[in-house]
Amino acid sequence: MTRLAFIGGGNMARSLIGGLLKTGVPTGAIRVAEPQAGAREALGREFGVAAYAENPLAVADADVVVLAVKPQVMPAIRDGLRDALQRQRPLLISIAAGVRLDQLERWFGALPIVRCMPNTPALIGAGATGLVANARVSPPQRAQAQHILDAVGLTRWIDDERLMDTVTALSGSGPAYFFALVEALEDAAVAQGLPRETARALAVQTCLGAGRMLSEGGEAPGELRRRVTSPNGTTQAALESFAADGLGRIVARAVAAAARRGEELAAELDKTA
Ligand SMILES: NC(=O)C1=CN([C@@H]2O[C@H](COP(=O)(O)OP(=O)(O)OC[C@H]3O[C@@H](n4cnc5c(N)ncnc54)[C@H](O)[C@@H]3O)[C@@H](O)[C@H]2O)C=CC1
Ligand SMILES: O=C(O)[C@@H]1CCC=N1
Repeated sequence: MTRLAFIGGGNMARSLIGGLLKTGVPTGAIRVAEPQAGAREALGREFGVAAYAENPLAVADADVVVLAVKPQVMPAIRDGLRDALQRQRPLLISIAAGVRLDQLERWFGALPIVRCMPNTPALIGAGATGLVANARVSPPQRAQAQHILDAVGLTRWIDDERLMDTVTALSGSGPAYFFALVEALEDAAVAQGLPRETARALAVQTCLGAGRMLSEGGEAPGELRRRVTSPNGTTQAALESFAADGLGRIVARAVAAAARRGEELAAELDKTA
């Protein structure tokens, strides 16, 4: 049994823990370090996992340690964790946006480290994760990291670490883009007079249906789009409006802003290191 420790028991740790438990990982295999008493209590109540106030207590005996704190919290945890990690020498997995492998090595010492970027749909087993490993990660540890993230969705190894900020901007933040689009669709339909409950139900089911066609049908997004778009019909009118407003440019700028923010997060941490 692989023993897992999570440092930080917030949104993402909960998504990963929930997904892992659904795949049959026993509750006894997971420990979480979380400073907030209310959050610790909720972790025990909802997932049945052991939660500790002190980070080193969660790390004792762990084969894999997942750093699931905000990037800005890294400076606060590194001194307290370094010795415990060096004693235990687990596989270290970081999910923090922006934080680079060389920074993690500098803070926590020479360890096998996988930097990855999952997303919140991991909670329902529909996550998407990009991973990159440092040179100390052995082939079995690489498989171990992939196994953990495979348990909560799709995984892809990324060869060039610089592209992890792109992965973050695409699939890490991506669920929020689709949620925002559903919110906007719902509001637009309500503005035209549809009851909100009906608007939300139709928008959500449309998102689900489109997502399932994309993932299950094997057809390219462009082909699926063309099949909805009758010549001179309603969809064409909407897509022409999107194009006139520069949808492609709007999305490209947003993804660039997210990737840039990832780089900035790392640079801000370099200043505090
Ligand atoms: N939310 C998302 O969709 C995604 C987030 N991430 C990354 O995951 C990481 C965590 O993000 P969230 O779960 O959204 O944040 P969160 O704020 O929900 O969770 C972080 C947890 O860390 C705890 N914490 C604070 N100080 C601590 C300390 N000194 N020691 C141990 N735990 C401490 C907090 O109490 C909190 O429960 C971030 O680095 C983020 O970049 C990655 C992929 C997706
Ligand atoms: O917004 C963030 O910084 C994190 C990383 C990806 C999703 N949430």
